[in-house]
Amino acid sequence: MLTIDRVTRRFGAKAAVEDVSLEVAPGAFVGVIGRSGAGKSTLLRMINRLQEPSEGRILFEGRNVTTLTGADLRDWRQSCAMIFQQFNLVGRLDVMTNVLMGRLNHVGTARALFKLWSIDDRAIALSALEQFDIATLAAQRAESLSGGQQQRVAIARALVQEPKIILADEPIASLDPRNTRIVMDALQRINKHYGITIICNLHSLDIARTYCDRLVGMAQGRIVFDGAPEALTDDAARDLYGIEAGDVLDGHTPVPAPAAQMPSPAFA
Ligand SMILES: Nc1ncnc2c1ncn2[C@@H]1O[C@H](COP(=O)(O)OP(=O)(O)OP(=O)(O)O)[C@@H](O)[C@H]1O
Repeated sequence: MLTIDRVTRRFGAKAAVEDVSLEVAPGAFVGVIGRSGAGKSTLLRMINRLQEPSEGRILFEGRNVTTLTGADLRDWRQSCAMIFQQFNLVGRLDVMTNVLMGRLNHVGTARALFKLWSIDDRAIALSALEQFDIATLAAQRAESLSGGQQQRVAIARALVQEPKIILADEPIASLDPRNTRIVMDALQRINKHYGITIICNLHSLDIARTYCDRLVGMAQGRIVFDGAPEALTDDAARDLYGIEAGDVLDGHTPVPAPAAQMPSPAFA
């Protein structure tokens, strides 16, 4: 269980996140929604300590992760992998090496520096790439891939970390509708297949409703909705998105149903 306990983050006088409390059960797929500036990224970044809370605590399985330092903090960051809007791959390195970076904590920096990846690590990385249909790209430079392919590499890298939680910060914001679906399907598959908890910031309400089993709505740093997607009425969504409601509610393109197939059990 991940517990966010009365967490506030201020930047100067302004609270980006204010007195937020949240419990996330193992295996949940939570969509954090809300208009731009609502505090979604700050909330996610505090969970893996890319931002420090000004007040409050974050606990995972009863352990306070807000006070971790050194090796303990590295271990925590390994257990909660982060996926970013801009993929954060090393563009000039090949896809395989980018995915192997997710094994860093398992193999140690010295071995990684000299590219002394074990056969097992390589097999795990290749299996992750296979799951997302990009194994044939393993030898290509990451920067030569399309946005959707790069995000799948980033998801593969997150998966080989063997995390308990994946924090995805607007993972589809720079993708076209087809790649949006491919990337969300990939996240859904690892959630269902491995039981990895996913907390995903999403601007698109349609996508959030389609893929998440729980929605957390934020406005001005506070949680203003927390429930099943079906419980979020269009009126409540209008309140949540304010002047951006037209973008997410009117004239939207319906999202196709997620792909149902499960991945091959190659990665264990
Ligand atoms: N490092 C920072 N320094 C100063 N203000 C910040 C910083 N990071 C975030 N903020 C402010 O905190 C508020 C919440 O930002 P945050 O990025 O968390 O919102 P968001 O809901 O993720 O928005 P978006 O969808 O546009 O990324 C905004 O007003 C933002 O300007």
